[in-house]
Amino acid sequence: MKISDLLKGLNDYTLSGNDYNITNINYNSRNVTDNGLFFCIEGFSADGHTFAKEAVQNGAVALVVSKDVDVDKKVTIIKVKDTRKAMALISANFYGNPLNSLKVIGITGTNGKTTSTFMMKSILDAAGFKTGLIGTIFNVFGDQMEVAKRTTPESMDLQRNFKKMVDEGVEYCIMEVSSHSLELKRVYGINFEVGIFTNLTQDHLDFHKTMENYFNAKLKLFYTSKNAIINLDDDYGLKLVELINERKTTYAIDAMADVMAKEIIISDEGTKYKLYYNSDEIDINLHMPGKFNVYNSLGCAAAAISIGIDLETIKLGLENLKFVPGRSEKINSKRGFTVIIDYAHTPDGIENILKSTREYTKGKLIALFGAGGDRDKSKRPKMGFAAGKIADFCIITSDNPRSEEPEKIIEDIMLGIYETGCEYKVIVDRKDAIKYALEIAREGDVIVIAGKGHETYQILKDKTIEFDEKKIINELLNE
Ligand SMILES: CC(=O)N[C@H]1[C@@H](OP(=O)(O)OP(=O)(O)OC[C@H]2O[C@@H](n3ccc(=O)[nH]c3=O)[C@H](O)[C@@H]2O)O[C@H](CO)[C@@H](O)[C@@H]1O[C@H](C)C(=O)N[C@@H](C)C(=O)N[C@H](CCC(=O)O)C(=O)O
Ligand SMILES: Nc1ncnc2c1ncn2[C@@H]1O[C@H](COP(=O)(O)OP(=O)(O)OP(=O)(O)O)[C@@H](O)[C@H]1O
Ligand SMILES: N[C@H](CCC[C@H](N)C(=O)O)C(=O)O
Ligand SMILES: [Mg+2]
Repeated sequence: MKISDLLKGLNDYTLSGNDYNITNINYNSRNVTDNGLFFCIEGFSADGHTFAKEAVQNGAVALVVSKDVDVDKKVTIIKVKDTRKAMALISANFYGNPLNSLKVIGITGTNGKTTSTFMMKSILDAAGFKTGLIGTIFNVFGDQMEVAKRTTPESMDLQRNFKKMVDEGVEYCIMEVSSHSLELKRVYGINFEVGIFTNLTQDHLDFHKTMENYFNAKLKLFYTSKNAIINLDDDYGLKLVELINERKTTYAIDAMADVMAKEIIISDEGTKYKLYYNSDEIDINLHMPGKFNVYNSLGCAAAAISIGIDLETIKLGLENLKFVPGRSEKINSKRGFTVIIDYAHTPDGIENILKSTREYTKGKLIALFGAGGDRDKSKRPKMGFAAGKIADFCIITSDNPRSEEPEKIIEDIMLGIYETGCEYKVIVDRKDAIKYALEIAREGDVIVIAGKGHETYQILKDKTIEFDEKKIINELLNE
């Protein structure tokens, strides 16, 4: 594609050089090939401008920059203020503007995005649409799928994924929109058919610094959504509803909202409730336990209603979904206790999964978790406090320590545990910790193993090792 065609819709740029025909675009110099265009991104750990020469050596004939670079005069230079924004727009052009023929439903919030995308997909599938999915666990392109590297991909990768979906005949893409992606313009230029807000509680303050910044990042999704779906039982949902002028549909259990749930019954098998919308009502039987899953399903029901799907189909879609990998996943032991694998990795997530499990725990409730390294440090004692308040016994271990000392992360969590006076044991090695939990559990007990859910690896300082929690638990239970 000609450079002039790639730049359509882009404002505020200066151009010097030939109108080359571009065959590949990239933001990583190492992946550029002949006749390529390279985006120089000023990042957090590196500055893409320093790789301009390498990109040219690898075949780049055009560079998108925000500052001057010293390269061969034959290279076309497109200078912009913000190379991340430019990358989003140029990528859409390069992949043939796939969103002209694909509708996108974006889901944001601290917790519940992955779960909600699965629920939303199931409803749209039940309504007969061909669907695609982008999120933490995997990306689905109609009948194909791939394991995901990130919750919300870089804009260029995202546009390529949209193109794949269009090629597969997908009509609706349901995607998780992380706060990082909103802040780093990975979703810049996308007009969402529907935006769903699940909730906002503490996470990612390493990146956003304050809850206000975190909220403002999330808010961006709703300025570009045709329909905004808002949880009115969440404090930030109440703020959001005041700020948004687009079409809104609200949902809640406690507050008065457009879509509501009443008569909620939670068991270890799932959750039953009555969904109310206008003068209609319908019984819903979710296969996933927890009040938070009632919220996730209400958000999706409200979104489905906003695009004209009827309540019977919504019920069918929600009830078709049997489970989400690594979210409230249950393993029964022959010794009469239950193990729950869950992805809770925030104070609110931990509180929710433990509260909901408490409702059906006959014996002791044992919580096993750690916290990710190189992530929000201030959430760690709060996670400890949340768990210590609810569980009968806590086992504190490692999550993905990344570049940090595992013992240091555990110390941070312990500050919260001490405050609660809950009984605990620290076992740094996660597999040993799981083994210990299975040894001490008795009939009627429930062990909640939180934080890593579907992940099949553990990121240590010097290496990433295979760590498939479900496999490990099953092996230990059969030993
Ligand atoms: C904070 C953040 O999101 N950072 C991401 C971002 O980094 P960055 O823009 O700062 O890039 P950088 O690594 O400094 O490099 C700058 C540029 O130089 C380029 N480069 C670098 C080396 C080289 O040899 N050649 C070269 O061209 C890089 O490709 C990049 O374009 O862009 C990089 C390239 O795409 C990502 O790898 C990196 O994700 C890091 C690893 C990350 O962990 N991100 C997490 C926090 C994240 O995004 N999480 C959210 C989920 C949150 C949730 O679910 O709640 C997500 O959406 O996944
Ligand atoms: N609506 C909710 N409110 C609070 N906690 C929830 C909610 N839904 C799920 N959770 C808890 O949070 C965990 C993560 O859920 P899920 O993976 O759906 O969230 P996510 O927003 O996609 O997370 P991530 O930001 O890591 O992608 C679950 O395992 C559960 O413990
Ligand atoms: N999307 C979240 C996932 C956290 C999962 C947990 N296992 C960890 O590694 O901290 C993050 O990147 O912060
Ligand atoms: Mg997710």
